[in-house]
Amino acid sequence: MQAFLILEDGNVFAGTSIGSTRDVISEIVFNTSMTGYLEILTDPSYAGQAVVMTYPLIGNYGVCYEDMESRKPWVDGYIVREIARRPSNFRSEDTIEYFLKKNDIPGIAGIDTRALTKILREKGTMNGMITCKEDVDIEKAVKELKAHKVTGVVKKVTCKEKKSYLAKEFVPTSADLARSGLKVRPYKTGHYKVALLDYGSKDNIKDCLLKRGCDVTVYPALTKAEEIFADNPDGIMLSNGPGDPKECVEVIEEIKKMYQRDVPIFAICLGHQLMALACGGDTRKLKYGHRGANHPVKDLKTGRVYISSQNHGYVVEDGTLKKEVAEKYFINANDGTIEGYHYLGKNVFTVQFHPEACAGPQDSEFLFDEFINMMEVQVCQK
Ligand SMILES: NC(=O)CC[C@H](N)C(=O)O
Repeated sequence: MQAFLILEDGNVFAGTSIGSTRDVISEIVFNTSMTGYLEILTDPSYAGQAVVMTYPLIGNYGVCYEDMESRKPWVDGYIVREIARRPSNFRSEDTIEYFLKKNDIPGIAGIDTRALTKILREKGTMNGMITCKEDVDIEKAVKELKAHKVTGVVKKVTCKEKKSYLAKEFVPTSADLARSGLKVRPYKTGHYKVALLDYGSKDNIKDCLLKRGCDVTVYPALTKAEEIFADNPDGIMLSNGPGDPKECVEVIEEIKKMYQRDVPIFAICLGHQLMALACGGDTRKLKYGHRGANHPVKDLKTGRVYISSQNHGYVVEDGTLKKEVAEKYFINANDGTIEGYHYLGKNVFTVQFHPEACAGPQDSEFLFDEFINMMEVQVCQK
């Protein structure tokens, strides 16, 4: 069946429908990862967005369910050049096309994703509609697209109840073993208790802590700081998540209270942006975001560059956090934007990129060890 992608600027791409045939309006973003399509589809940070994959062939190693980064796919839509009809991989359980259909996600294949990405790079991220209808009134659709706004996505993706996971019960999947193998740290199991705030957390954040011997309790995004402190955690993790950070007003208020206490905090992506907002900083939207698995980030203390996995449309605006509050930890080596902060006089550090990878390189997974060292020092000082 034919499908169309109509962009806010009036451009129309014709292709073939994959997945659900229902209409969808969404923000259109592109991801340059060459692999890891299932991790991308199931990353809750994509809620409210339809993803264009720039790599031309998607689905060639099938769907390996243990690679999912959350319980279901969250993208609004999926846009590819070519979808592999017959995957080849001993771990594969389904095709991507079947996975999209089963989860009611509309998609479009067979379009020139290079031309589409060029438009998004030149004009910036914009809204689009995926539809199978041939008789759509383009002018009317463009008006609707211009008015569309992504809202309320953190509330949509966060867990409904708190849930605890014990390090001693952690069973690595074959993917975990392939990823980390012998690198799993020999920490005493259950040594530290970490509170993980789920703003749309990828599973590998929890797993990176569990496999390092931390017990992890995952809390819904709107949990009050007092409730978390009542459980007496040794450290707090603020997760990644979808949408505009400035929309998370109630969450920011709770983070302010967490920051006041002496508990070590490590924050990733949305968590990093929310911590900056809680401490008086500001965020802004990037023209077309950073989404891919090879973004270079530079550690400003050592000068060392790590290749990181990224997925964000917003950044903390340089110079908005006071010098006495936070010091830049990482910057993006491509465009110089902020990629991390150390908060001065606090056991708090945050990163804009994804040290948990999945998909992408594990260069920066050591940051979880840095967080554990912080908890170790804090516990020894008590
Ligand atoms: N992966 C994330 O946490 C993304 C953070 C935020 N929603 C952004 O797009 O910038």
